[in-house]
Amino acid sequence: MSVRIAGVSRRFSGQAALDDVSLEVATGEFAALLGPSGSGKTTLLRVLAGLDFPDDGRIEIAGTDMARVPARERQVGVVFQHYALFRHMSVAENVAFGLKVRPRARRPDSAEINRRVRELLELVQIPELAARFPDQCSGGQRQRIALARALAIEPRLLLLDEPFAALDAVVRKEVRRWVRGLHDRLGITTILVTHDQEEALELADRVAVLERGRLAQFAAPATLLAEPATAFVAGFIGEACAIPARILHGRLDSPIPGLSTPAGWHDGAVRLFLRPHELLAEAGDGPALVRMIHPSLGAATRVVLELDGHTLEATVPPGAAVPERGGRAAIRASGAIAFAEDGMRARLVAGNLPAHASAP
Ligand SMILES: Nc1ncnc2c1ncn2[C@@H]1O[C@H](COP(=O)(O)OP(=O)(O)OP(=O)(O)O)[C@@H](O)[C@H]1O
Repeated sequence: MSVRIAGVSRRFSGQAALDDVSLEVATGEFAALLGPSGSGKTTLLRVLAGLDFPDDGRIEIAGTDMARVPARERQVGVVFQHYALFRHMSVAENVAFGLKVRPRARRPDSAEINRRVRELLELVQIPELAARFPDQCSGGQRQRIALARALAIEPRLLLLDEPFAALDAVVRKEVRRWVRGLHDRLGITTILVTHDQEEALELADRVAVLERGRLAQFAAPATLLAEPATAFVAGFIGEACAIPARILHGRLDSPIPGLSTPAGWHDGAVRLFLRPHELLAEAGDGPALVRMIHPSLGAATRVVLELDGHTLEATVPPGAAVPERGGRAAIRASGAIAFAEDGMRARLVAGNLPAHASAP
């Protein structure tokens, strides 16, 4: 079932939590809403669920305007960060809840509800927990119970609000992969809210990046990484470090050597965004001070550098001399994304070849 968000704004005390947000999620798609704290992710999810209403704009689910459709009639399953399970109800009763509170005409009989609960607990692989209470279950198990409960109403749309946040790192990875697998099997359109970019990039078909209530970009993970639409996205996604530079007399003047000049750019300030693998460091008499060395199992070592007051993450390529902590390092860039003040963007490559420039 498709979701269309068209020009949606939501203000609290005159402040925009959502500012003219438009995006469409296709039937069966797994989308993520990603952004820093306060960027409007939860507000957008609540508006979709019918727990809040936009001041402007329109929400359509499966082509129907939701303006007058209350939450319980939207057929939307929601899982929140803290599961919101009923502590005084058994696991089976929790899962049955959404079916039991249906209006009489649409409520299945109790044998059918029991059958569905068993089926759902099988689906989320915890049939043995039916008689337990939530307090007797682990975090990962409670997460599965919350999902089973959300799925019980046969949602056409599944909304997940930081559902993995309360789990420890190892369980979180396992449960989120399992959720993606479940999505692929059931094919339910899913929207996940997260502030964890690794989670969003790993799980979602497309990621909507929100910045202070505005949609910065909605694209596939690979596109966000390769072609960030704005300097905010470039800095937010993919561990990039930002460093100021300029175009002077038609040439790139950068504290980090090795980069091409973007073709056709006017003189003026630019910002360079470099990912750790694009900044290469080596022990030597260079401009950077080595602040930290990450222990590494692979061939390349990661180091944290300080350059002109900026903190940068760099890679020591295999075979190069690893600098010492507190020592100096020589640096060069093998690639970067540049943004000019007028929004022009270019991917810079190593060397002095002119790079392809593009409008934002
Ligand atoms: N009920 C409310 N009353 C007043 N302000 C609100 C309300 N709900 C949200 N806000 C404000 O709207 C903005 C967006 O909040 P929202 O919870 O959507 O952000 P978020 O991206 O989900 O953040 P987080 O990652 O911290 O949960 C914030 O500035 C928040 O303070």
